[in-house]
Amino acid sequence: MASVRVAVRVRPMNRREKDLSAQNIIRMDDNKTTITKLSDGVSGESLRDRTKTFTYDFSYDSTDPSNPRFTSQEQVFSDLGLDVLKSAFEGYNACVFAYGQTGSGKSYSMMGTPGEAGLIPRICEGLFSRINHKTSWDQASYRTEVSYLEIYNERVRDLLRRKSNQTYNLRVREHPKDGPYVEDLSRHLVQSYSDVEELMEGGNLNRTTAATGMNETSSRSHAIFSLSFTQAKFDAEQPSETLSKIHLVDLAGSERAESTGASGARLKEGANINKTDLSQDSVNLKKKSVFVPYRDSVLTWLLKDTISPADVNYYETLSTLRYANRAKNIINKPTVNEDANVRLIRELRAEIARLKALLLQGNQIALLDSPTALSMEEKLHQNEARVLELTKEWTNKWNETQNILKEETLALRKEGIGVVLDSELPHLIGIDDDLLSTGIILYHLKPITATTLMVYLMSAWDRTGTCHTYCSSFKKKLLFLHGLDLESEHCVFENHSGTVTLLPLNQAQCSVNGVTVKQPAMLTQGAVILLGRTNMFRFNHPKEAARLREKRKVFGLLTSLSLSMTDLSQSCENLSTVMLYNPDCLYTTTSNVFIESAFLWRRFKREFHRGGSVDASQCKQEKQTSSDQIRPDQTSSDQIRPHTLIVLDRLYL
Ligand SMILES: Nc1ncnc2c1ncn2[C@@H]1O[C@H](COP(=O)(O)OP(=O)(O)OP(=O)(O)O)[C@@H](O)[C@H]1O
Repeated sequence: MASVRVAVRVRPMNRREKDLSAQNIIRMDDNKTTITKLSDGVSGESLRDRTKTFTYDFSYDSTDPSNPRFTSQEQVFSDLGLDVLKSAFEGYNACVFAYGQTGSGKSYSMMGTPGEAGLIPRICEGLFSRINHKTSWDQASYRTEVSYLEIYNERVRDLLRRKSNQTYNLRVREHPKDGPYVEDLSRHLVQSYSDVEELMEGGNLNRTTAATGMNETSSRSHAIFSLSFTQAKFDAEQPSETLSKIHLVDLAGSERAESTGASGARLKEGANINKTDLSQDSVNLKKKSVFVPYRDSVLTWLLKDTISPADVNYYETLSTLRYANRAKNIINKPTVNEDANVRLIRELRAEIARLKALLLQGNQIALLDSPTALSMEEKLHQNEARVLELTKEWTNKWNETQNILKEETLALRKEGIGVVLDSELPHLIGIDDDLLSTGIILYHLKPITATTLMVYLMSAWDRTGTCHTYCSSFKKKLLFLHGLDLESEHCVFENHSGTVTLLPLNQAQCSVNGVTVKQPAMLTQGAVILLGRTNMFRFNHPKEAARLREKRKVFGLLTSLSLSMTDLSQSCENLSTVMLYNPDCLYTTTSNVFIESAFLWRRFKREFHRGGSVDASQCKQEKQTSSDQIRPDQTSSDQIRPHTLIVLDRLYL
C-alpha cells in the first residue's frame, strides 16, 4: 500500500461565485482532474494550451448532489478514513490534512458540519466503534489520548487547556527518538467517542476564526487534532504493545491577499499561514518551526487538495493542483511503533530460539558437555528467565494501568511538566506522615447509593467481624489505616448527592481544618482532615471547586486569591495552632507549609487593605523570619518534602 495518498475535492459554487456568474472550470473523470483556463480572447491560446490534467489517487466531485458522480462525506471517509483506522490498528502513525485556498472546503472535509460530519469526527467515531467491537472478542486493551492545538501567527496554542491565558506560545521540539512534538501540550484520556466529541467541541470554540472576503467563518489558524492510541494484547503468548498517532490537520487557507480582500491583521495572518509552505518537499517540512506532524508519520494521507470550481480562483486552484501533484512523490518508510520492552521480549525470544537450534545441532554432533554448549545453555536459561520476568512486569503494569483508568471518574492528564490526576467525584488525597513515602493515594467518595467510603481504622486487630457487619449493612467500602489514636471503627464519609459529611464514630479523634469534630461535619473543598494523630487527608470536591473557579472569574484575580487563600489560611491558622500547642501532635513539614502560608496571607491582607501591592520577595523574607520564630526546634529543613515545595510555589505567585 502506498504510504502517501492524494485526493482532490471540488466543492459546490458558493454564493459569491454565483453572484459573479463564475463558470465551473474543473472536470473530474475517475481519478483525473482537469482545469481549464477561460479564454481571454486576446492571447490566442488554444484549448489544449489552456487545459491541464492531473492524476491523483482520488478525484472527488462534490459540486452537485444530483450528479451520479457526486462524492459525499461518507464516501471520502470510506476511501481515506477507513485506511487511516486500519493502519492505526496495525501500529502505524497516520496523518490526514487538507490544503487549499480559503473557502475551498478544507474545514468542511476535515471537520464537516452538524449534519454532514467530516473525516475527523468519523475517524474518531470509527476508532471507538472498532475498539468496542474488538474488546468483545480479542482480549486486547486500549488506551486513547487526545490533544488539540492551533498554530496562529506562528504561535502554538493548546486548544484544550483550561486556563486560556497560558495557552499560547508552546514550544515545538524534536525528540531524538519520537520526532517532533509540542512541549507542554495537554493530553486527555478518553474512554468513548462522546468524550472525544466534548473535547473537540470545546477546542473548536477556542479556534481562531474570522470572516474573510472568501469565507464567513474562515479558519485563520492551522489546527492539529491528535489521537494517541495504545493497544496491548497477548499474541500467541507474546505480549504486544503498539502506539499509533493519528494527526488530523485542518490547515488555514493558502490564499493570496489579492483575491481574499485580506488587509491589516488578516493580511498578517495570511502571510504567516503561507509561511507553512507546504509546496516544498518533506525535508523542508521538517525544518519548519510550524509543526506539521509529517516527518515520522508512517502512513501519511494527504487530503491536501480541496479546490474551488470557479474560474475566478483559477490561479489558486492551479497552484493547489500542482502542489498535490508533487505530494504524490513523497516517499515514506512505514514502521510499527512497538513498545521498547515488548521489542526486547521479542528479541530475547528470537535469541532463545536461535540458542535452542544451536544446542540441538551441538547435541547431534555430541558437543553437549563442551564448555560452549554449557555456556549456551546457561545463556538460554538466563534469557528464558528474563523473558518470563519482563512478560510478568509488562502484564502487571498494563493491567494495573487499565484497571485504574477504567474508573470512569478518573483521568490522567499531562499539564505543563506535570501530570494531573483528574477526578470528577469528591475524593480524599492522603498526606502521608512518612517522609519517605513518595506515592499519592486518592480515595474516591462515591455517592451513597453506590459505595461510600467508610474509614475503618486499625489500631486494634479485630476487623473481621465488625468490619463485615458494617460492610454489608451500610454497603460501604472500607479503608484500612494504621496510626496513632485510631479507633477500630473510626469514622464514616458519606456522600449524599454531592454533599460529603464526616461522621466520627465512637468518640474517635477527628478534626477538620484543625477543629476537633464530634458531630457530623460537612466537608468543603480544600478541607484538611486529621484522623487520629497521624493520618492526614485533603478533601477535594471538584464540582465545588469548579463553582469557586467561576466565582473567581467573575470577581477577578484579587478576590480569587482571597477566595482560595481565605480557605487555606483558615485551615492553616487552625492547624498551626493545633500543632504548635498540642505537644502530642505530630509535627510535620506539611504543617510548616500551613504556618508559612498563613503568614504570607496575613501579609497579603495587610498590603491589600492599604491599597498597596505585594512584593513576593519581601513576603518570603517576612515569612521566613516569622516562621523561624515560631517553628519548633525539632523541625529541620531536611523534612521538606516535594509536595511541600509545590504548595509554596503556588503561594508565591
Ligand atoms: N463539499 C462541500 N459541500 C457543501 N458545502 C461545502 C463543501 N465544501 C465547502 N462547503 C461550504 O463552503 C464554505 C467554506 O468551506 P470551509 O469553511 O470548509 O473552507 P476552508 O477551506 O476551510 O476555508 P478557510 O481556509 O478560510 O478556513 C462553508 O460554508 C462550507 O460549508
